[in-house]
Amino acid sequence: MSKMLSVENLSISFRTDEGVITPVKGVSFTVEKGRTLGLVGESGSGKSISTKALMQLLPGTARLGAASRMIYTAKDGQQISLGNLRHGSKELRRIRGGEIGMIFQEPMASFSPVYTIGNQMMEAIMLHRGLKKREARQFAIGMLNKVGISNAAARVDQYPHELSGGMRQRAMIALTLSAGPALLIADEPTTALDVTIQAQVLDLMRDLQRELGMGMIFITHDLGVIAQIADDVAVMYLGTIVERGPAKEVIRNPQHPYTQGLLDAIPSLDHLHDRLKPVPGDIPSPTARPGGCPFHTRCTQAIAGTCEVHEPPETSAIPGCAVRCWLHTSQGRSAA
Ligand SMILES: Nc1ncnc2c1ncn2[C@@H]1O[C@H](COP(=O)(O)OP(=O)(O)OP(=O)(O)O)[C@@H](O)[C@H]1O
Repeated sequence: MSKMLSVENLSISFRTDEGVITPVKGVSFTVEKGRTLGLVGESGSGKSISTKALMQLLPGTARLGAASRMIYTAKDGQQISLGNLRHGSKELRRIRGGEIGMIFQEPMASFSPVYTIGNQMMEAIMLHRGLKKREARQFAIGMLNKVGISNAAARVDQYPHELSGGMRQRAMIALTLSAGPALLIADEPTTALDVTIQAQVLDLMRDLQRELGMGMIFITHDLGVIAQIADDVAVMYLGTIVERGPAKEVIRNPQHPYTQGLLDAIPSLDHLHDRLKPVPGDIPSPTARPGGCPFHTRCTQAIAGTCEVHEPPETSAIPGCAVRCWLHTSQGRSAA
């Protein structure tokens, strides 16, 4: 396996009226070529801003910590430090779309309402694939076909608002893939869709990712979705990765009480009518980040005198997996 993205020690702070907050603190993860990393956690855990940082899409009030490193290996093998790219530079424009594509929950965030779908796709195709207008149009139609849009030759001349929600999401996937990215970031792309369409779009994304050999970061709050689409998973809580490893292993044998809570929140097929058991309590605000382990305020297994005082180190008991929890250290076990 070859590493296409390596994020090390990423911290993100914002200047706000209440002072400086740091909603992402020391996050590290890698994405392998041809594999999908699922980034999972409740709303506010810092999933979106961690990936927006890669594309320099954070607002001007944001600052990256001095030790943050985001190294991307481009298609030609060149290693690019994403944090050093200048705003408005030619290189950043090339990276956005042509190397790293992004799909959002709301397709209208990517589409302009005033141009046809075809025009927008053709622009990306001409810029990133160097095709002429006529070829670009054919390519766009082929891409719409690929994502399962029927009658693509007519749809290509429609405006985004003329498509249904599920169709628009497929068209956005086609638009993003038109630029030929090697790495795709999908930020809750199916959350706004109804359940049947959600499953179809997930299947489509998994098939396209495999067929095109792309790396993918898939952001979701739902571990059930991770089980369907991800090879690897990183579980985020209040700006920190609390557990990571191969998705199958983490789901089969979760080590962190937060991951266990997220898994308990998924209704099993045999018990679809049971009440969901969400992780009790609310995620604290980054302005009031608890000391020690950030999860200790909601953890039913917290060790008094340890978890609220000291931040746990990352340890690994299962090959390829890592967890940040005092329960998995000899020090924590003897204090329990
Ligand atoms: N522009 C901003 N200014 C100040 N703080 C911000 C800004 N954007 C995000 N944050 C802070 O970062 C936290 C994490 O935001 P982020 O959007 O990454 O969460 P998330 O895990 O993706 O949640 P969701 O699933 O709701 O998108 C927010 O709760 C907020 O405190």
